[in-house]
Amino acid sequence: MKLEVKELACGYGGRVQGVSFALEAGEIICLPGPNGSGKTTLLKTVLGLLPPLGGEVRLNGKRLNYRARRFLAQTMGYVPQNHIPPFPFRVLEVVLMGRTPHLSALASPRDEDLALARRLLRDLGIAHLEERPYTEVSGGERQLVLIARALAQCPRILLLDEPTASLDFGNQFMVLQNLRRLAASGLAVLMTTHFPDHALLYGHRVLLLRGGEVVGYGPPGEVITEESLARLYRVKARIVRVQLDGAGEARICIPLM
Ligand SMILES: Nc1ncnc2c1ncn2[C@@H]1O[C@H](COP(=O)(O)OP(=O)(O)OP(=O)(O)O)[C@@H](O)[C@H]1O
Repeated sequence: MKLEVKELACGYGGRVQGVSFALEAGEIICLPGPNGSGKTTLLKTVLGLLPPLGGEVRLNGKRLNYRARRFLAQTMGYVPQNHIPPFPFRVLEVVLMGRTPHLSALASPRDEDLALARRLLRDLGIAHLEERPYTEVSGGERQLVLIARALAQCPRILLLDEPTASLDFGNQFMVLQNLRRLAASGLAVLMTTHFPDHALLYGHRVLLLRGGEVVGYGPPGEVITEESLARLYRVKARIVRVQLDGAGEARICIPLM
């Protein structure tokens, strides 16, 4: 499985230009960038929710056919940044909606669909919310429900828009560890993030966007540097290496006052 984005132009008034990258099974690509740099626009265009203005998106070498909605829904999952719940569906029902592309028209979810939805709720630590109306859970809990719904699709590619933005410290780590585990079993992940540390710790590659243009693409340690953080966010930061007990070393980013 390989998703290739070539010279993509998109957005409102063509703000996003010349974006190229390739995402393969098993990889996590992190997409940091300042507010308004075009991250959500890029994800929505790759998903076919916004029309591309130029360039192309290829899956396994073939141009992606955005009219094949069922195939797309079986292949690509999406966790949006904001979701305004229209109806007070139960949390379990929202997760089961992720099974729709795998069911025939008008069919009800089967026992195995229910078992999968419940397992995902357990994996994400929100099994106790199963019966709660989706409109009456917290922002972070809703984010976890949306992740469960996207995973219920059993996609081969998962696009997430700031998946850890509303999560507490423990749940951020839990979600990122889950994504790492899923990637290790073959899922391809593209996620936007406002946390350079998350890109340093979890990304196989990083795509940096600024003002709709790619200003860096490659291994996290090469792309996320003190210089690029200063250029991108106008923040002086130090990147330090931390020795992990028996698990090599990690780099983290500390803003300087
Ligand atoms: N519906 C819209 N209509 C017109 N312009 C829009 C719309 N949505 C976003 N934009 C503009 O497109 C540009 C990119 O927005 P986008 O949401 O992709 O940024 P982002 O990098 O995801 O930002 P953030 O980090 O704040 O979520 C911004 O200048 C934004 O104002």
